[in-house]
Amino acid sequence: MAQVLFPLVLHGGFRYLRLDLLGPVTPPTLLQGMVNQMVDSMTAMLKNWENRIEIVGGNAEIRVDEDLRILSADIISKACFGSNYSQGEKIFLQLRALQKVMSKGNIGVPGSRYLPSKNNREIWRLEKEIYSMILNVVKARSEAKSEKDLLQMILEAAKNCRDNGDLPPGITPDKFIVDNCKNIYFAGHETTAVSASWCLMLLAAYPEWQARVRSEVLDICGKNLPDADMLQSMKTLTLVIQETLRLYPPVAFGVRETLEDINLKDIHIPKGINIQILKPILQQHPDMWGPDVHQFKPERFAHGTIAACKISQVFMPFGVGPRTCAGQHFAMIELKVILSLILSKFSFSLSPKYRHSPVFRLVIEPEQGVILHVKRV
Ligand code: HEM
Repeated sequence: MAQVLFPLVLHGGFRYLRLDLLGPVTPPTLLQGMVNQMVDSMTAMLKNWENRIEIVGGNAEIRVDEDLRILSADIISKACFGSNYSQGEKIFLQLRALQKVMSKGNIGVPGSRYLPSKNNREIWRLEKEIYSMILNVVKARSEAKSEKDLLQMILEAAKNCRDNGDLPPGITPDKFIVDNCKNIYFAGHETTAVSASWCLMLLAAYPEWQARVRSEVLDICGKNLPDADMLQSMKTLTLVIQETLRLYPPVAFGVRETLEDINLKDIHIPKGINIQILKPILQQHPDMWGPDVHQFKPERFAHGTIAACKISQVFMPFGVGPRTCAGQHFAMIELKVILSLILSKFSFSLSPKYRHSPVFRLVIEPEQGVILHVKRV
């Protein structure tokens, strides 16, 4: 499999330059600032759950996936736009509308996206509006003191690329900025929300793991809110997230285009073909993971991915190669903040109304939601 993956590169010309969002070299103050913002975003949802539990005096029935989607949009808007967050939220609302119109679109019919159909006209209108909304925030930003948020990182990258002549032909710094903002929203919103939903579903189904992770969180945080160092030490929680991403990889396909003719065993693949790598098959293949492949066993990751499966590249929730997910550190931190805060305050089980219904849309999501019975610990 390693030989198969490496000659291929990412298809998708719109992602011309890479910008890592929170990584091992992120300054600790920026990282801590983001963690504080994420914790802050959680307040409204946690309060709402507490109120609902109080009203029923015990177990509240909560459809958690909907709340997590709202939460994740809030987190990504704040992280991206900082104090321009309220304009950011409006931009993301328009991006969501754009995503909806685009998903109705003309997939597979060459050239049809240029026809002035009703759908295309709506797409063009939204794109124009989003473009100028983002640039208005950027303009306001350049007149104010610079902040450390993702937008600032994008602005600095755009400036460096322009100064070093690294922007591809025809790409202006403005377009670079707008496209990166769009990328962050599309790539980082549903993916994290749906991962948190599947994690909660699995922890509800496996109460012994729920108890283990809760006890880890309480040992590490005590009565304090989680900070960046504490999140780093939550090893059991990391195993649970990895196992969830193995069983329910939000991004189901890895797509690569062949740059030259290649032979995969006896299959000849000409240059310029898109290859879709189906992650649920690779991540649940008994030859790779063993006969317990379909079971939820976070301990399989206890000694790292290399020990968990025969060829470690088959575990690819965040992709593989030079264009892996630029937000994977951000996503792991966000998931840990969300799950550690929920676990420290609530215990939960699956509601009898829960219907297991994974469905492939843009991400692998629970079609009929994740409905839990939630009570205070
Ligand atoms: C659990 C959550 C997430 C999952 C499973 C996920 C998964 C992925 C995958 C599979 C790719 C394509 C990689 C490839 O083709 O090899 C990707 C790309 C990307 N992701 Fe994520 N992602 C997540 C969260 C996020 C977040 C929170 C952000 C932003 C804050 C983000 C930003 C990006 C960007 C910018 C790219 C494009 C990278 C490039 O082309 O160089 N992702 N993600």
